[in-house]
Amino acid sequence: MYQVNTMAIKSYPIEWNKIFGNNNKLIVEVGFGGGEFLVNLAKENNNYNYVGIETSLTSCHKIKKKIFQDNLNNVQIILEDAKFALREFFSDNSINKVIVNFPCPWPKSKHAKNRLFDEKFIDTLSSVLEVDGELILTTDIFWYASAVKEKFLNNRCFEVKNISEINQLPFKTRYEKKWENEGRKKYLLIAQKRCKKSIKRLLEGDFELPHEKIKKVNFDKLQSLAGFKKSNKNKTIVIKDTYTKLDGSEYLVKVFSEDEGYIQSYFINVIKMKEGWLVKLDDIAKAYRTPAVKEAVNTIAKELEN
Ligand SMILES: C[S@@+](CC[C@H](N)C(=O)[O-])C[C@H]1O[C@@H](n2cnc3c(N)ncnc32)[C@H](O)[C@@H]1O
Repeated sequence: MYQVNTMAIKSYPIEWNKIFGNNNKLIVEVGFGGGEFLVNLAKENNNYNYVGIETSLTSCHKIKKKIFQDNLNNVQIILEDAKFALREFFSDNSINKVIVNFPCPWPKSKHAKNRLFDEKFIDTLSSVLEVDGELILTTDIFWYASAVKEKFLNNRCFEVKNISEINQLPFKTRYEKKWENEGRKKYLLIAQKRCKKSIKRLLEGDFELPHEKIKKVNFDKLQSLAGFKKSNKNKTIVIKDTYTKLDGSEYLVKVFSEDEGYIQSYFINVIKMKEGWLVKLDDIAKAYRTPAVKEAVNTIAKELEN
């Protein structure tokens, strides 16, 4: 995570009141792009806390500058896929509003899997929003708003208001200006949460570094680990390569793993100890300790000991 004061994070979901140092209500913007909407909203309402989630590092750098220049202490930024971040970093019933302005509609059916609003994301919203909390979507594409509305109705946890045409947002976004220049209409969809729901999260809330102790290492297996693949319903593990320290006391295994569509890449260490070997997630690995990461450590340990 680029972002929040990580030293203050002791477990997941994050205790945002501790990060902000108050109990103000939480508003999240997903895909803030240029950051103008989030920054202006935060400037005008300092009795709310704001979290922006973006996958673009450039956008995160840009907004960080604005936050610094305006000396805002009620905004935090997360560089992450919102489908993962919203579910893993926010508790049940903790967010007052989630705002999504002009998301990419991914119109081609072969790209539909990239769309933000899928059943799982809406399920996440049904958990993390407060009861009566709102999802607010603006878009220039009517069919997209209709498709999202349908998904909220199918979820049964939301009261969905009619899609309405709007003139402009309180603070213009980059994409709003772009579509305005092309003369496009703008639509607003509001879904209000009406139930209480809890969802299963990948991160277990502990920070323990996944590790296994083994008595011996099968070096032939170690040399041929690259290309190893293991897959089951929710998890996939792929070993890309192995690297050796010259004196043979330590090995690095490069791993890609996937939990329910969330992909991470990291190293696992195999280190010679006084007695036996230690297999563990590399200290500097930024990987979240998801089930697939824990299974990768466990699998490598088992493979090498045989
Ligand atoms: C079309 S732009 C809109 C930007 C801004 N809201 C505006 O109105 O100008 C969509 C933004 O969403 C971000 N994005 C796309 N998928 C995302 C995801 N899964 N999680 C977080 N951000 C995402 C993109 O990086 C991009 O900045």
